[in-house]
Amino acid sequence: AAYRAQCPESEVLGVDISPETNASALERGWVTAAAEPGDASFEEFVKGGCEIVVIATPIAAVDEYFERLSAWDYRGVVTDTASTKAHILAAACELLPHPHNFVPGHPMAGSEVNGIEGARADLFKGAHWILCPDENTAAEHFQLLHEVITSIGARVISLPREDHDEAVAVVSHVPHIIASSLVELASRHADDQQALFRLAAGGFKDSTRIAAGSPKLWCGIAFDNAAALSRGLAEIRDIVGQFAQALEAGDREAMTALLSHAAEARRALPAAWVPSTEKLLEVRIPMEDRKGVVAEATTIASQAGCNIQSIEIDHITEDSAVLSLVLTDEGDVGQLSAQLIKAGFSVSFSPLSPKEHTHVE
Ligand SMILES: NC(=O)C1=CN([C@@H]2O[C@H](COP(=O)(O)OP(=O)(O)OC[C@H]3O[C@@H](n4cnc5c(N)ncnc54)[C@H](O)[C@@H]3O)[C@@H](O)[C@H]2O)C=CC1
Ligand SMILES: O=C(O)C(=O)Cc1ccc(O)cc1
Repeated sequence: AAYRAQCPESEVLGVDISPETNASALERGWVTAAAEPGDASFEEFVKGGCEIVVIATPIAAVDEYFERLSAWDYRGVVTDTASTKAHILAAACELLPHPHNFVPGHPMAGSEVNGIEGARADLFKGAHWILCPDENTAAEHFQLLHEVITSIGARVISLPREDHDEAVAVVSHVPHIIASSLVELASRHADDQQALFRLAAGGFKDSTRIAAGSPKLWCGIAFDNAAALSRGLAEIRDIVGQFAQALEAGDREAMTALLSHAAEARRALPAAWVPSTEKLLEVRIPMEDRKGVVAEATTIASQAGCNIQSIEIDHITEDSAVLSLVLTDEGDVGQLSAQLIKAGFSVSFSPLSPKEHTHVE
């Protein structure tokens, strides 16, 4: 939906096991054609110059699609939206004939509403979208995905694939279990549920919206990320224990310190990720004699909090190229520069005005 809204000329084939979902997507103009997995039109589309395959099914269905792509010797870019990466990475290595063409992805946006009814063309505006390139990821593949993701209003964050599951356990999977626990607590205390829940203020609603999500999906996510989720739950038990301890000990200072620490961290979260000026900065990084420049450089930029607006690859000669990253004015450019130099890159920075950066075909 988001991509078709931005690129109405694009051709998108939607593949779903549900004929109702396919019909609905077609009717809304969110796909230009639709197929069920066994339909011949799926194979024809993939073999007929399809540039990107996005696997956005429940994780249990992923292997089946890797097997199909393998049987069809698909050589384009493959990405996914799965909430966990351990299984999908193993499956990609085992099942795809060209596993380096798989660039794991994960939009950090979604809805508690299941199925196509939860889809919205503006869902990804202002959201972060994780990509996990590695040293085998072709710069051109990353560039293409970056272009598509930024075109729908999301911001790409590069994250080493081995760090993904631990990171999302902390910011997504533990919070989901806690949201469900909050609702469970309230439910247990409600003789007449409606009466108690009517008392719930905005705070309760803000922190529990995600608990309405699909139990099937979230049970899958929990078990796919069992080790990191268990560690996160042990840690949160400890944190809740500290609050309880402060209360039992009558220690107002400890309670205030715990609350202050969280309040400061929460207030520091920007409401929206908007650059404060229109100034752009171009970073040019030579790519010779080195694999994985795009993964390394974009990961360093993400760690420094920098936002890459666009990526270009300038082919200087047949075997030398320069990676050009255009950054908005966010993040710590000093840290970015220091880290790139520490990693052995010879980088050059130059300011750009937005006008200069207007893309010319
Ligand atoms: N719900 C959310 O907010 C987010 C979900 N994700 C991830 O995205 C993926 C999809 O999740 P949702 O869109 O929420 O699920 P969903 O349940 O809303 O949609 C999944 C769709 O896949 C279809 N489907 C199921 N099995 C299939 C198969 N074998 N072949 C083709 N289609 C099949 C279903 O009919 C349905 O239309 C999951 O891996 C999930 O972890 C990622 C970020 C956010
Ligand atoms: O609904 C929301 O706000 C979410 O946070 C949705 C979500 C669900 C699963 C993910 O892996 C990522 C995001």
